[in-house]
Amino acid sequence: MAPKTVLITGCSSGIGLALAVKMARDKQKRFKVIATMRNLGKRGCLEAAAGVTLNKTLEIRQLDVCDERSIISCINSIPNRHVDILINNAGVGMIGPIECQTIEEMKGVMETNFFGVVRMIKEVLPDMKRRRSGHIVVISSVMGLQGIMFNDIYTASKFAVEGFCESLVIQALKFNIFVSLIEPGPVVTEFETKVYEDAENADYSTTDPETADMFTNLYLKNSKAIFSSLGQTPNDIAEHTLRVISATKPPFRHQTNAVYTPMTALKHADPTGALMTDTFYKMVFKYDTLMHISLKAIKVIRWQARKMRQGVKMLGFS
Ligand SMILES: NC(=O)C1=CN([C@@H]2O[C@H](COP(=O)(O)OP(=O)(O)OC[C@H]3O[C@@H](n4cnc5c(N)ncnc54)[C@H](OP(=O)(O)O)[C@@H]3O)[C@@H](O)[C@H]2O)C=CC1
Ligand SMILES: CC1=C(/C=C/C(C)=C/C=C/C(C)=C/C=O)C(C)(C)CCC1
Repeated sequence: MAPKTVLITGCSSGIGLALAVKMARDKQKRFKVIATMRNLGKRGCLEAAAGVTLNKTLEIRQLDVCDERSIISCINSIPNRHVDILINNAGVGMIGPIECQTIEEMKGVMETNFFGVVRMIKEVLPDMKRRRSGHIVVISSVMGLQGIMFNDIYTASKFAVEGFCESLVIQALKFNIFVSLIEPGPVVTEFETKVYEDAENADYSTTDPETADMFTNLYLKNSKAIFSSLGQTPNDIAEHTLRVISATKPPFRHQTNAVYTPMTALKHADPTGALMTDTFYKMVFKYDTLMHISLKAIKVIRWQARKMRQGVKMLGFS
């Protein structure tokens, strides 16, 4: 069978980079990967990770999801504009009190995370419909299902993506086009570094001292602990995504971190929202210390499990 053409956005780092390389290295050579990034000056890491697959099963092209012309020119450069699988991965984070964020900055997040996805899908959908085949994958987030404090705009952008795809999926199915949302919890990538860097440079004088203190001493502290104990790797997300792509009947939604599933189920268990708000309120303001102890315990258990797996590998049992 001819390899499927896969176009991935945002491949200069993190999940996009890991996914592009994993697919390009597929043992059965099922994919031809068009790994795109907005700034080709950042191609070094991807080139190094791609190794021998570079310019064989993996090609690097310029594409900015906020620039329609760059999208059109990239798609037009593909023979017959034939994209079998589109993976919308490019995205940016934003954390902090909304009083400290400008409307322009908020629009920037929506431009990339929501309209970026819309622009990409608008460009490939007519060709996929004509061919009556295709798969559109979106790297959404658990925050596409559940809001997390101080992530108001980022959460809104991922909710927008989820609503858009939930509406599109039925029409697309009639054309034999699958739509899949991948919903990771925290993943250790530059995403985390960038949001913390922005948080460090932000001006908190535009909010009240209580909110500023809540953000820095409650949210940031907990968020860092959560990333270091529950955070997945870009490779974990690439593996999950590959499983979704390889399925005969790909799921519409796929969460990558089972720890977050109960958290996203709270609102469905109680449509008034009381169960969800009470649980989060208590987790943040009442059981903060307990949560910290549990996170530390999880970190130790995961570290021990990793060591054991390494030991088993070294002894040649796997
Ligand atoms: N890390 C996490 O905890 C989680 C991340 N996600 C989602 O995963 C996706 C990938 O993020 P992740 O790998 O973690 O983060 P990274 O910051 O490592 O990667 C983000 C990628 O998106 C690119 N990008 C940003 N803006 C644009 C644009 N306008 N056009 C094209 N590319 C752009 C970045 O390029 P450049 O280098 O030029 O900035 C970079 O390649 C995002 O959609 C994010 O929302 C979901 C759940 C959790
Ligand atoms: C679960 C939880 C928290 C934080 C979760 C975080 C930080 C999740 C990050 C997810 C990411 C980064 C998704 C990206 O798309 C709080 C509010 C600290 C306390 C209450 C419970």
